[in-house]
Amino acid sequence: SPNKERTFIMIKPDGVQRGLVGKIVQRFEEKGFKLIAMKFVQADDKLLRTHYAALKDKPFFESLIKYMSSGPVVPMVWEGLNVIKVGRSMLGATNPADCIPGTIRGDLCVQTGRNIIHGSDSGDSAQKEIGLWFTPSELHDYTHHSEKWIYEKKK
Ligand SMILES: Nc1ncnc2c1ncn2[C@@H]1O[C@H](COP(=O)(O)OP(=O)(O)OP(=O)(O)O)[C@@H](O)[C@H]1O
Repeated sequence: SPNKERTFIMIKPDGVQRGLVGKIVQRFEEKGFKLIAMKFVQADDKLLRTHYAALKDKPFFESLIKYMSSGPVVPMVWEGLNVIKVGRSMLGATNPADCIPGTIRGDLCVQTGRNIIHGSDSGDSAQKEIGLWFTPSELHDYTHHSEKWIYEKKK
């Protein structure tokens, strides 16, 4: 079902250090998305370099790895209708200066190099990132009692 689309969202070390975990999780819960997996981990170097492999030739790559290693992160999987696209719009643009107020980055941070959160940008990257950060047994399926109020009943 289209409601079962999944995306990978991760609160970066500055989001954790600034005490924004609860607020960010709350935004996804309130929107109506379903939490499938979440953990609190210090990511190792190899995992981060794999996660950001597409950026390995960028001038900021090493500082990005250092930033992402500076403390624990909160990787999550969220499920719901159009969650990849909607998740990205909830995050706002990569550069917080380009984000409209009301987005997570637009409301809570100011700089690209400290932009507090990551979200998959496509179905392909969502699938790759979920597989990189979680084992299948860490992805939980359960009854989310609000769903019948979030989605119209199919005739
Ligand atoms: N010019 C830059 N200077 C410093 N850090 C940057 C710069 N551009 C990107 N980054 C960092 O690298 C991350 C990944 O960059 P990318 O271009 O893939 O943006 P994004 O897809 O919006 O971000 P994310 O993948 O974290 O959601 C950014 O979120 C940011 O933390």
